Amino acid sequence: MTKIPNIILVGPMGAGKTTIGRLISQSMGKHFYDLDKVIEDNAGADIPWIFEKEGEEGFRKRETQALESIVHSDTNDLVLATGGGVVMRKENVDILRDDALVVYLYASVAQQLYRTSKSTHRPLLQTGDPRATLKKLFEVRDPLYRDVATLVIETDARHPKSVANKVLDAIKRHLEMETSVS
Ligand SMILES: Nc1ncnc2c1ncn2[C@@H]1O[C@H](COP(=O)(O)OP(=O)(O)OP(=O)(O)O)[C@@H](O)[C@H]1O
Ligand SMILES: O=C(O)C1=C[C@@H](O)[C@@H](O)[C@H](O)C1
Ligand SMILES: [Mg+2]
Repeated sequence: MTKIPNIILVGPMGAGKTTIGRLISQSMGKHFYDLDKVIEDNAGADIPWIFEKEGEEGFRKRETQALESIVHSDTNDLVLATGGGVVMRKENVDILRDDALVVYLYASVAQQLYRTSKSTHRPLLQTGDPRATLKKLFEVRDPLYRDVATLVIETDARHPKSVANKVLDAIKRHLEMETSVS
């Protein structure tokens, strides 16, 4: 039987990486990690505090350290929900590509805005015009998500459970296809 690799979810803020990651880890019997949560636990402080005290650069350093430690400590047994900006550093992208199945959860800017509007936990969106910020980030990052991901799953107009099932089906089909050609 094919061993199911580590599953790593990428995508913009509000795509549902944390929500869907937790659901699919339960179905797959894998450990669930949320990169933002690991960064916060390691720092003993929340993301807004890290941005305020250390700037985005400080946060990105912590993000790379946390990513390295998670991926290298748990071989083939994890589902990892990343933060929206993980693709902004080449060294992170190299880690993501190393022996994991990367899934891009796509959400339109309108959905990203709707889903992130109830929280003040994302420092990059504490601007006068979060829609414009999300749009700008999306223009830069969408090609990077597509480049690193093997599977792309559309999440607009779908309930989280239905997105999770779609991700699980796509992973299953992908692994079956890989087995049949090897
Ligand atoms: N498919 C969906 N349909 C409707 N709401 C959703 C869906 N997926 C997630 N949500 C909701 O959107 C909000 C943001 O989801 P979540 O925190 O999982 O996003 P994220 O991709 O992890 O964002 P971030 O990059 O900021 O960590 C949550 O309130 C969640 O319940
Ligand atoms: O899109 C981003 O750059 C971010 C997304 C969040 O998940 C956090 O990682 C942080 O707020 C930065
Ligand atoms: Mg998240």
